[in-house]
Amino acid sequence: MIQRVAIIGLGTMGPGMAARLARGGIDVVAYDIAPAAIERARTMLAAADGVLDNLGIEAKGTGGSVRFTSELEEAVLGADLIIENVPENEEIKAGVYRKIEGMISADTIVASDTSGIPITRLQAHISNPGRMVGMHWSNPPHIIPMIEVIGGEQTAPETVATIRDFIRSLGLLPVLLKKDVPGFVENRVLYALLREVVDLVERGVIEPEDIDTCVSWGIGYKLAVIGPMALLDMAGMDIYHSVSSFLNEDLCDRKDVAPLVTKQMADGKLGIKSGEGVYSYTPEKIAQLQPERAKKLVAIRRILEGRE
Ligand SMILES: NC(=O)C1=CN([C@@H]2O[C@H](COP(=O)(O)OP(=O)(O)OC[C@H]3O[C@@H](n4cnc5c(N)ncnc54)[C@H](O)[C@@H]3O)[C@@H](O)[C@H]2O)C=CC1
Ligand SMILES: Cc1ncc(C(=O)O)c(C(=O)O)c1O
Repeated sequence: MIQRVAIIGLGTMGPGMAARLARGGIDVVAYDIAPAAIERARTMLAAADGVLDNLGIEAKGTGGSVRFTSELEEAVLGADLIIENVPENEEIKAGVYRKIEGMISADTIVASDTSGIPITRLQAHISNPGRMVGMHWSNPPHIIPMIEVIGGEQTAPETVATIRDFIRSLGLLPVLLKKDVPGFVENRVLYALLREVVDLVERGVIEPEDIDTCVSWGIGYKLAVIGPMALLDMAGMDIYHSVSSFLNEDLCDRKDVAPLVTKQMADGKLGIKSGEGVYSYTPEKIAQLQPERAKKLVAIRRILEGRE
């Protein structure tokens, strides 16, 4: 049984995960290498807790807890599950696995929240690779209920089953992958869409604001209710066959990163985190945007779950 979880890395994803796990009755110990990240995480945890209240997710049993620490060993000691949540860089992740190796027992499950580095590659950096599994949350992790579960070539089937059951026990939705493909499934689908929208903007077909309206109020809104495979049935296989027979060859299939994105990176325009990306963000706008988005996601989720 998983009762104690260590989260390593408290950037964008860690605090929301900690809040959701604690709400599920789990005792979380949260660690980051950067003291500033730990301080920021305290505020983010409080905000995520408020959102969970709005979602109506009650604490399970006597409720769990979140404790912060700046000592890695204190975080992982006695943990039943470790969730590695450090930047998307194989070397940084491998460094964490090497460090914790001597601090944990051979059967402690080590999960990675990687966005898409194959688990088969990551588990090459850990002894007893059978205990390593992909546990890919979606951002914001305290609101999005779906979590992908990915076994690598050497992951023991019991490890995958334990994580799937653990996710279910929290009232969340595990989605099991049958193969360990780069990007897993959620990001393969998302990145196919992002490649196309960036290309359309780059080719001058449409303005960013207009493509956001088109996708959010067209396919985005619809897909929240009707999944893509069910949508094929709704549209009709004959329609899909006709359209894809002339459209597929015209869709963007570039293998490199689009110049628009490379230039934004070179100019330091990273999005909300740097104040400018596709759009511009003042601190006031950011302070308004985040709770506003959380409120809308909560309202939509409650409706989709049939609770409103
Ligand atoms: N940002 C997103 O939308 C999503 C990200 N992910 C994945 O989750 C992981 C974390 O992503 P973010 O939270 O966005 O990253 P982030 O860059 O916001 O945060 C990473 C945190 O890890 C800390 N860190 C760096 N090296 C460390 C080490 N050796 N030990 C402990 N802490 C260390 C940093 O100080 C930072 O606070 C990545 O693998 C990412 O691909 C998964 C789902 C969504
Ligand atoms: C742009 C982007 N990239 C990766 C992820 C992820 O799931 O890892 C997300 C996300 O929203 O979760 C994302 O938006």
